[in-house]
Amino acid sequence: MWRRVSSLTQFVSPTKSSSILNQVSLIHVYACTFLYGFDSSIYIEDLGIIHYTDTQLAKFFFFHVLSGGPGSGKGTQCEKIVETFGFKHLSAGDLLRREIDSKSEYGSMILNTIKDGRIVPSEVTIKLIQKEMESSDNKKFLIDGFPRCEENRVAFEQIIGAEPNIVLFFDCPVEEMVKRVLNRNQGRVDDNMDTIKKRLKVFEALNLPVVNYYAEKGKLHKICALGTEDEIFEQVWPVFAACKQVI
Ligand SMILES: Nc1ncnc2c1ncn2[C@@H]1O[C@H](COP(=O)(O)OP(=O)(O)O)[C@@H](O)[C@H]1O
Ligand SMILES: Nc1ccn([C@@H]2O[C@H](COP(=O)(O)OP(=O)(O)O)[C@@H](O)[C@H]2O)c(=O)n1
Ligand SMILES: [Mg+2]
Repeated sequence: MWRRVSSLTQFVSPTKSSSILNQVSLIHVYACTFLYGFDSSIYIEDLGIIHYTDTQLAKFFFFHVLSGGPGSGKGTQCEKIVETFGFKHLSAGDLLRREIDSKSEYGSMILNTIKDGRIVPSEVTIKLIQKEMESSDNKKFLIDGFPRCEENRVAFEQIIGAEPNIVLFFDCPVEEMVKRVLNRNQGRVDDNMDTIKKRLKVFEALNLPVVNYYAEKGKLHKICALGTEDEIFEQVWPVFAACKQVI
């Protein structure tokens, strides 16, 4: 069934999007929300160029979020998901590290925040994620390590205008996370005992409300993150396989 949308203004804020391309991109975000929230499909008459069925629309914009403590295996499982299901992987931490390397205006603030195990202001991280989403040909996104707190979550919804379709939470014992991070060997400034202690405190204080929020919405899939990488992927695979017909 088609849902008719008489005006674009209820979907696209002019301050957020000046070009038609940007508008189209934002519409996909909103349309996605409609697809899963209220209606089965959307017809946008103002532009006269978008006319999607459910499946086409879902192909255009669909995203999952992976959350879990430091070292719980998010990045590792993302690689497997990308290989098997063809998502575009967006790691918030990688985007922030790339921003440090590019010596941008926020670089030193981001570096100090990461070294100290704190969370970078949401607008900065969301801007990086948004840029990647808008410039990607692949509209199936895996967002890894975001949102890390309620403020991240609320700001993302306000700026992007949509919620993830599915959220995976990697549940891992603290000792295992510490062991993995200290053995990670990727030369990261935050992979040391001092920072990991701070990161775990931040995680314990801020993660639960986010997880509870998605659980109440029926979007949360808890994954036991103990075991081999393949054993963990055996739990992850069915979540993605179940929605394969729309992605
Ligand atoms: N199931 C697992 N068992 C043991 N080590 C793992 C497992 N999954 C990932 N690792 C290793 O643990 C470290 C942290 O994994 P990573 O995927 O970077 O976690 P995160 O992105 O959640 O911080 C990496 O060195 C990775 O190779
Ligand atoms: N949403 C996010 C994600 C990461 N970060 C920062 O980036 C650091 C590394 O994040 P990450 O996702 O790469 O870390 P792992 O969980 O992969 O170990 C975090 O400890 C935060 O300092 C953030 O501020 N906000
Ligand atoms: Mg990671």
